[in-house]
Amino acid sequence: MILNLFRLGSNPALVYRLGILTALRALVQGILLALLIPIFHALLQPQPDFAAAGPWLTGAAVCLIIYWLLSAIATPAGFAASIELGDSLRHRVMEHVTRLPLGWFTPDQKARLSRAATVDTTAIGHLAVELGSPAITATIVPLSIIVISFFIDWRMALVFAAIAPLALLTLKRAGDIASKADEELDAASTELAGRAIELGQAQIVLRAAGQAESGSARMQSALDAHRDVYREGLRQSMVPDLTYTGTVTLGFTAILLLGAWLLTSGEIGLADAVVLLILAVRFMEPLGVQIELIGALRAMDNAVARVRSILDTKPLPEAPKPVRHIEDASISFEDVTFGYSDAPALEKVSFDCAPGTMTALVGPSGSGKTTVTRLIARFHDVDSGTIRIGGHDLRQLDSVALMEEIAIVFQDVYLFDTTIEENLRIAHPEATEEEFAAAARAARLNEVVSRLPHGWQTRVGEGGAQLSGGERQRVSIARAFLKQARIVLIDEASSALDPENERAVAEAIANLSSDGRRTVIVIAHRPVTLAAADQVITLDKGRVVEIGSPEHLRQSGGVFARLFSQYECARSWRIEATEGASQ
Ligand SMILES: Nc1ncnc2c1ncn2[C@@H]1O[C@H](COP(=O)(O)OP(=O)(O)OP(=O)(O)O)[C@@H](O)[C@H]1O
Repeated sequence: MILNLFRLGSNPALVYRLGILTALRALVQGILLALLIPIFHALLQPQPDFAAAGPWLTGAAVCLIIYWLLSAIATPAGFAASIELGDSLRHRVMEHVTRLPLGWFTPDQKARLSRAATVDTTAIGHLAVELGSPAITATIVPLSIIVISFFIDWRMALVFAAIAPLALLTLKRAGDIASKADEELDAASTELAGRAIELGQAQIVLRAAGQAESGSARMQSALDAHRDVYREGLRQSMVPDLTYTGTVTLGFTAILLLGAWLLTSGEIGLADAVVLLILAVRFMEPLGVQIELIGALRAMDNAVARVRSILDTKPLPEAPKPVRHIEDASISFEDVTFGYSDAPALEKVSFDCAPGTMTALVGPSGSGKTTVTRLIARFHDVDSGTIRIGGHDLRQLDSVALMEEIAIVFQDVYLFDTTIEENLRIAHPEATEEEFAAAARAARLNEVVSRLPHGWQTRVGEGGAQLSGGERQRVSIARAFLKQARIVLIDEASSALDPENERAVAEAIANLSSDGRRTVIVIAHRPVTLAAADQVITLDKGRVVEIGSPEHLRQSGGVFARLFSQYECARSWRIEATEGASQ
């Protein structure tokens, strides 16, 4: 466990320092116990010999002072180590994930990251100190007692020495069970957390469908599973816990019986018997603590493993001499094949996008449109084939230079819970007022802002909740304008927007490519966006099935023509519905 903590590599000097301080403190405790032998020998006689006890008592007093001093150093050092350990780990995790490919950030990984950065790192910092110190003491003190007891009676030392490995064996078994139970409880807790979030998010849908109870039923079954896992963990831990306590109690009884026999048979005197009694109590006390510590230590070990699994994830490989300057924003796919798992999401996909043009991606759900855009932003590396930007293999480009060239306008636009202005400026903090205003105009965001009571200073709420979907997209498009990236990847909102937002978003997307400075790839769902594209690529089951101008493909009567008329149909229904509602 301690080794795992070391392998985590987070400030090992701190852990060392605290470990050494704690070990020294435990050794001083051992010496104090050893001093009891001469002290009791001198004092526990019909005529106590204070002169003989004097130096030993002085030695014990010095030990007590050293013990106190070590505690005075170790306690604040422990607090500092706990905070520093958690904090440095948290920073390492956060720094590390900024180098991971964007494809790593799936909902599961985000949940893991959130847990690692909050609960796990704090628990590691806290537990390493809170549990590490007693664990070291609980190991060193019994070991010193075995050594000390040799000086009183070797048979007693043997009994002490026999108890320790037996206790450790049962302790290990208890630890293994605790570890497994903790893992299972962790999985059940994650499931429960997921169900709780789902229950909150799906309330409107469930109630509208009169299915509120079915949502509660899913939650209830997660609660039941959690309770069962917890109960099972406790049940399984009962046997090794009881075996451990039984071993320790039997050991204590054996020591008492042997001590009584040694005393009555005259093998040891009263002083040695009293010392042995004290040693026996001190021997059993930390062993009793171990069983309580082991579960928590194993839980910490699991937290360490979770944090390590994030830190061990490798960033995508960087070229030894990465290309930092990209001449033009052309994009080309050459025989690209890629799969998230065994089944390919894209197969032998080839196309070219000239700089300054707009390419619309269309195709049925699951055909691979989003995957194309993710691969351009190097969320993942291709399995085979090559993607080129400005003629350079994507893998040869410097990752920072690549991200500077790319703006992403996906459907799930994330806005920070701050003002609209700050949400926009994040794309280019040094932008001038003119650039800022031009970006807002081009994205038709200025119209949104002029209607808001606090204008640019309006707070958008958590995740942008105060804005409508279309308004959020306009903020996101304005970011793309402001960033002055030469490649813009857009996943047009597939959900229905009100006519005003729909027009504004379509116009903002058209504006992106109209000045010929940006290469735009848009996953298009609206006829107006499709009509504005220079070329359309139709995908089906991960393969390119059509490439051409929108006009040409409409006339050719293929997949695109079918999808186009579906989109038009859906749009006219929406307009009719809106007009009907407003009459
Ligand atoms: N993160 C992922 N992990 C595993 N498989 C994935 C992942 N993302 C997409 N896929 C799979 O890859 C294939 C292509 O998905 P992709 O999202 O690119 O399609 P799409 O055309 O954008 O679909 P939609 O229009 O529904 O968004 C699908 O079979 C999908 O299930």
